[in-house]
Amino acid sequence: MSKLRVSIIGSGNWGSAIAKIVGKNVEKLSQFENRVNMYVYEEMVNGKKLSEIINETHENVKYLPNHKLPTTIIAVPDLLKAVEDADILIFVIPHQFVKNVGNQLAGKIKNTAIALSLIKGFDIAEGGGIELISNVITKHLQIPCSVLMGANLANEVADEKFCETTIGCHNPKTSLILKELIQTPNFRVVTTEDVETVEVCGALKNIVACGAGFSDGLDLGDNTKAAIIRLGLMEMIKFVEVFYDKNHKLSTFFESCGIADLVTTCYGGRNRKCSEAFVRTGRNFDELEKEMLNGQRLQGPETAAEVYHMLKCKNMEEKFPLFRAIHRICIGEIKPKDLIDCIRQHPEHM
Ligand SMILES: NC(=O)c1ccc[n+]([C@@H]2O[C@H](COP(=O)([O-])OP(=O)(O)OC[C@H]3O[C@@H](n4cnc5c(N)ncnc54)[C@H](O)[C@@H]3O)[C@@H](O)[C@H]2O)c1
Ligand SMILES: O=P(O)(O)OC[C@H](O)CO
Repeated sequence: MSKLRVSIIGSGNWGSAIAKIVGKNVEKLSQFENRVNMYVYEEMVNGKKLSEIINETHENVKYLPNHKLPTTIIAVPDLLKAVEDADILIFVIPHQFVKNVGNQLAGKIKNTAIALSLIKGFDIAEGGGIELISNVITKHLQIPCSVLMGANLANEVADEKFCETTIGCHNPKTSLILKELIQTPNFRVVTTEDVETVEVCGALKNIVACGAGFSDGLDLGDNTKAAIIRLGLMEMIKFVEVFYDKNHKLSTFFESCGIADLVTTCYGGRNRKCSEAFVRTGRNFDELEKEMLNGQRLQGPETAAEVYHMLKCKNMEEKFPLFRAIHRICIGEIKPKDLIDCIRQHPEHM
């Protein structure tokens, strides 16, 4: 049987951390080719192309400094070359860029290939509303797309600290291949067929992380932050119940993609950090993202806006007061200090 060729599309903080894992696993596992192309959105770093730096030093000095990538990982700045003959495509770019990448790849991928999305966020659907990123990938590439979401701060994963993750996949055979490719002794994979719930959790938790950051910026303490996390979880569950798979499993929210990701993101994530700074400095998210993240991207405020507009169109905003308040704070419509008044009469308390 011929070996499976893996390509990684994306080389940011998470893209590089997952490349470290995948690059090491393909060295050991005979079913995969011993070379993994990693698409790098080209940029100059200290006067040199980032892709060249990665290939010479085996380090992504901008997005994952101080970690050596295995020599099986090859940085490729040409998207189409990066995915040539790929059997497994791992998508790990910020959600803002998915449609553009999908358009470039349409018609260029083997019809037997499979995709795995590590992207946390939604896309805007034609005619308004939101669309799952996995659907966008499937629509453009005409191949099935599984998802991987979990409590996975990239720097900690790259440090090989123990954590878990969740793969959502409809096909048990594919699930096994993906698990083999991704799992390590310190990165433990649980698989489930409840795919939509896994993906929606990954997107919505970024909104809640903004709420946690606002709470930190207001010095509201641990109890309030815990209440925001809990109400966030309840709104996530309701969101899936109302808009997605009626056969979803409540137990999926207790996997790494659910409660665990909420906890880690509300304590250690970039959305939390920038949202705290938003309150303390009074500056807007665009400025804070540029200043604090060195090219990394925030998902929370944009996802909050997309979800809010969808809820408003469906006349459902009152059922999701936390999501609504977070969006309104992000765009400056209400003050951060109004957050608590917005959730005091939460449907969960009625
Ligand atoms: N960083 C984490 O800890 C983490 C963990 C789990 C999941 N995620 C998710 O992974 C996804 C990717 O995040 P990340 O942390 O790897 O990225 P990042 O925020 O670290 O980096 C931004 C990336 O976007 C690239 N980029 C900039 N402009 C682009 C364009 N026009 N087209 C394509 N790419 C462009 C940059 O080169 C860079 O690689 C996100 O959905 C994020 O939510 C991140
Ligand atoms: O840094 P954040 O807020 O984008 O969160 C990172 C990961 O999604 C945590 O699992």
